[in-house]
Amino acid sequence: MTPDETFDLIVIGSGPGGQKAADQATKSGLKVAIVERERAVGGTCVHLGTIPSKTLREAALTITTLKRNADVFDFKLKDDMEVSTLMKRLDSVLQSYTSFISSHIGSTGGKVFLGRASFVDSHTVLVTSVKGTKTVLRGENIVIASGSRPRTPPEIPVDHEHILDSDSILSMIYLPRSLTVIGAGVIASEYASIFSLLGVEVTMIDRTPRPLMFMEPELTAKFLDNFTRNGGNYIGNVKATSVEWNGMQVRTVLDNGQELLSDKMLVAQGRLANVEPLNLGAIQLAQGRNNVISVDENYQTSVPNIYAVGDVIGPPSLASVSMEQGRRAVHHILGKDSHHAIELVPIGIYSVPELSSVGLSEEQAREKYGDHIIIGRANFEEVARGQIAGIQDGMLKMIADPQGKKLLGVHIVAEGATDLVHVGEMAILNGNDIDIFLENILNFPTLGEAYRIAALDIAAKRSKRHSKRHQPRIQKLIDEAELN
Ligand SMILES: Cc1cc2nc3c(=O)[nH]c(=O)nc-3n(C[C@H](O)[C@H](O)[C@H](O)COP(=O)(O)OP(=O)(O)OC[C@H]3O[C@@H](n4cnc5c(N)ncnc54)[C@H](O)[C@@H]3O)c2cc1C
Ligand SMILES: NC(=O)c1ccc[n+]([C@@H]2O[C@H](COP(=O)([O-])OP(=O)(O)OC[C@H]3O[C@@H](n4cnc5c(N)ncnc54)[C@H](O)[C@@H]3O)[C@@H](O)[C@H]2O)c1
Repeated sequence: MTPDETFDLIVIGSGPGGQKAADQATKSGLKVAIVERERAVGGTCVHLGTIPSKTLREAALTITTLKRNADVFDFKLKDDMEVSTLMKRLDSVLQSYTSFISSHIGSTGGKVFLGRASFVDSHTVLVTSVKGTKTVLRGENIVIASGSRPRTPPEIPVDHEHILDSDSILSMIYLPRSLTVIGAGVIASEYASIFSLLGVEVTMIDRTPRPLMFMEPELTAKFLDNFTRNGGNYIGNVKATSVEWNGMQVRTVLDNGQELLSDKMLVAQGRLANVEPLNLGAIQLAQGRNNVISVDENYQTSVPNIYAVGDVIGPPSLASVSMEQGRRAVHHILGKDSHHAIELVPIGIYSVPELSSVGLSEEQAREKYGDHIIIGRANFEEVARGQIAGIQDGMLKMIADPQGKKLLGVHIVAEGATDLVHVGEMAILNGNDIDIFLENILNFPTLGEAYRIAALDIAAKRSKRHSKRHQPRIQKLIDEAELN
């Protein structure tokens, strides 16, 4: 096939992975084409995932603050609340985000082709627009960043009207009175807690005993307490045996015989890589479990001039990680060293309250360092800023090695956790001792003070364990904390 245009790099998909790959390449002087099958650039992150869900979350939190201060504001939520009213800010957020991305791509010299990409051979991509127009592009190198979509289990008849997935949940016109959420992973827990905060009667079910199984149990226990306090209900260790819209409600039968009736259902049982339309058979690209594209540490596929990044290569399936993978793939194409492997990936879950983790979990730390690791905790009731902000049940858990020195992991549950975790991330990356939080000044009042309190807890435990007094300044802090 004769190409219509030739590029140094073709990027398939304009989500976080594709954008950053294109950005890095144009900055380095490459001629870049970006192919996107939707009407606008941005990907799942902007249109169906991160940005919309966080916008609804922000609205839910604002409403909660107003409700809590109802005597001041004389506030009551409307009975037939339209979801679009709650999402009012979304249009403007999306518009400014999308136009920023488009103008950025344009200003850096990238050329956007709207249409579906499929491989003809390892250097040739056919782009088919919605109207059927075909354009043939040739690329020296190609980055696949085609993302993922919700997995629809065959036994659940997702109709996007009553039984919805994360792509369609925000197209509901009215807030339902009740919602069954199938799955208790990241998407499920975020939406379940947001909707229950908005007054929807939410039941979340999963085959696992607790939600968010990969997070610290202490964090998820606090998440569950909060969810239940807001009226949510969690049923663990179950599977749905049948789901149907009975004309009035969604009827779910569980394998323990329980029957659930709700106005709507959200199905969030994982995601699948977007690979089918790419015609990968034409280039014999190696694929792994669940069809994800297999790559090496440089994001290079089994075909040397083709790279893949983001959700299409499988977990952790995060916007944050996809962006970094996009940059690194292009670095490799350019023959630049990426300096070091991605060592640490923070996890931020925007449920209510937020959960965030970085580094080793308690279980992983015990496996690696034995049972004598030292754990420090700070409850946000002890933190002045936590009290001021009315943060209930917040906690920061810090894990140190058996000497009580090396910081191994930080786990936080509280509003603001997803930002706060970065302090711990930097300390771990720099190989800092936990004493760094004791020997330096932190702003007051801030939630960051929780680091100091947890570090103090570790310092006190290690001084007991080693029956040894610390250097005077730290010992004074420990003694003062114990007196309190
Ligand atoms: C509800 C929800 C909330 C989330 N919240 C967060 C969060 O808070 N933080 C976080 O880090 N991550 C979050 N994520 C995950 C995050 O959205 C993804 O990890 C990220 O979008 C993946 O980026 P990507 O570039 O790999 O793919 P995507 O963003 O999925 O973009 C892929 C793009 O490729 C296009 N495409 C696919 N096939 C073709 C083709 N053949 N031709 C042309 N174009 C094609 C698609 O239309 C799409 O625009 C969330 C996801 C969801 C669903
Ligand atoms: N804040 C964030 O970073 C964020 C937010 C949303 C999504 N994401 C990304 O999107 C990806 C997908 O999220 P997700 O929530 O769809 O997937 P997930 O893998 O996090 O959760 C899927 C859940 O479904 C459950 N499940 C699967 N089959 C089941 C069955 N038959 N019966 C009952 N339960 C069943 C699993 O036990 C699991 O708890 C995640 O990997 C995540 O990285 C990230």
